[in-house]
Amino acid sequence: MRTKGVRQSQRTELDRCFDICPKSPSPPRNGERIGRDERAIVPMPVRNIMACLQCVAVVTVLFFGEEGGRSSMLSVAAFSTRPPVSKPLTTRSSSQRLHLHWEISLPLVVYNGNENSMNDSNHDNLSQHLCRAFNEIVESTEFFEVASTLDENNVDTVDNSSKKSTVKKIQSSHSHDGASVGSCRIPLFGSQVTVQMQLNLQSSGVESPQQPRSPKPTRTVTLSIDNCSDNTEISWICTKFYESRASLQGILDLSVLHPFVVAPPSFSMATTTSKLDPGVPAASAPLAGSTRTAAILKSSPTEHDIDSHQNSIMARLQRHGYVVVDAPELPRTNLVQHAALTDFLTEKTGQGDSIRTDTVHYLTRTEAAACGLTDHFDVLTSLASYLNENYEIEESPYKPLPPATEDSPLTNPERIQLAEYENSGFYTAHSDNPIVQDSGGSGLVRENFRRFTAILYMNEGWTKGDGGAVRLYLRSQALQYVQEVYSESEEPRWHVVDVLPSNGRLLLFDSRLVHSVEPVLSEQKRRALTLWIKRPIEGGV
Ligand SMILES: O=C(O)CCC(=O)C(=O)O
Ligand SMILES: [Fe+2]
Repeated sequence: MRTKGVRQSQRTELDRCFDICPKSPSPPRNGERIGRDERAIVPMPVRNIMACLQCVAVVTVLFFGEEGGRSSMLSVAAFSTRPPVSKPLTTRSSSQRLHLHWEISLPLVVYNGNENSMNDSNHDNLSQHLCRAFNEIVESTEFFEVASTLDENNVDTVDNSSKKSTVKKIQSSHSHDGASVGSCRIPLFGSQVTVQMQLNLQSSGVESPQQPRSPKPTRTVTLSIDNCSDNTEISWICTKFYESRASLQGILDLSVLHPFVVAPPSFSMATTTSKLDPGVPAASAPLAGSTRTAAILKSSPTEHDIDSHQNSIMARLQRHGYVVVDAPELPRTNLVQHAALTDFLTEKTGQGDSIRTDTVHYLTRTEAAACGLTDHFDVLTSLASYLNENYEIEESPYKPLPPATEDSPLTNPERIQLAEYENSGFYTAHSDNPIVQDSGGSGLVRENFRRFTAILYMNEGWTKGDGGAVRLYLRSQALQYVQEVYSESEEPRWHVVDVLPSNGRLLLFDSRLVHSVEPVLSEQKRRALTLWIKRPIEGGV
């Protein structure tokens, strides 16, 4: 059976960027070190978000086996403006993963015209300030996770995804006289992705009769990101730091991160709102993508970025089994809409308060429209057609399921679930499409036809302290007894990611993935709209 809309050997925009390039003909600017193996990086066109890597940041691309054990450095990849000068890297098996090292120097805010005049005790102060600010950023950014204790120059990362704990040492390029002031992990992009901030003391070069050594060493701060697999992940992390720059105010100037920050999408709503999908009936999910949803998922300022953004969203969904989309164009819910919904929330689910405590209602499009939520409904129901066209089957650690085939494209049910959790509310770990005994008792089957779960959250100003995160247990698709995720063992077996139910956030995940709603700590009610995208055509929710 041929898979519909599935491009078998598409070469991604990212692949095109990472063409192997031999040593640059011209030396690196200002004699700066570029990459760990000192080979050069050729800049991309300015329109590319990573264009200014050549100025301040360094990138090294390493290829590791998925296990990380056979870590052989095969090449340094280049962002190239020129036609590839040697064979491009077009194929990457799923057992290979790009491990990017990226670092940038962050300028210290200068006082009295000369930050060097600070004495040694100020240096300790600075280190403490940086430490505190870094922790504040990690604490306030839900996707950042405190790394295990650091020694001065190494970051220990513990991989929870397997029983065996692995410790990876990341050698800092300033290890001789730098001290880490903070480190965190970004489980969103994989258990090995780390960010480190380091305060370095550097003497001002070699002493010579013409240039006597300055009595005071220069302080520099570097931010380094390790083990990302593409430049959009790096940009995303930079964006999160940039958004938290208030924590570093007066200490570091984060404006140097600005060129790497993911710009808000700039497509024109005028050209897209008029083409809104009129809702997708279950029996006829169109194979042509919805213009609006496609625009949201692809949104980015330039053609190049549209491609890589799209790839990264679909690639993340494939690679991790889930993706979070925080596009400003996604509809948020206001108080008037919330008030209109309240009347609908009368039903319990019948699953019992020990499993879930939410109140639900399954909204039709007409009901959604009556509450001013047509946009919400249409964004969710447009996803099926986008996935039909853009989700690609790729080898993955768990058995892949085609999302759509010619015979059975992804479809939508007629209704979407509105769910409300009050303070203390929760939903224990479950799969939306669990493995069950088939009716004849002769084997194991999936309970239903849910393929992807799409959730649009509706909660303004929600923070970590409000609880109620949806907890995703990564790579749990094949788990038969979902409660096993709670079983205690010395090493946590599952790598988990918590996603906050923030207003306007879209979460899309493989319905087989085990997940839970963690207890709500807020007095504010936690609401969400959930759609189960199905394969094949199926009635009901
Ligand atoms: O609201 C959420 O974040 C998840 C809800 C859920 O898992 C469900 O209703 O099946
Ligand atoms: Fe669920």
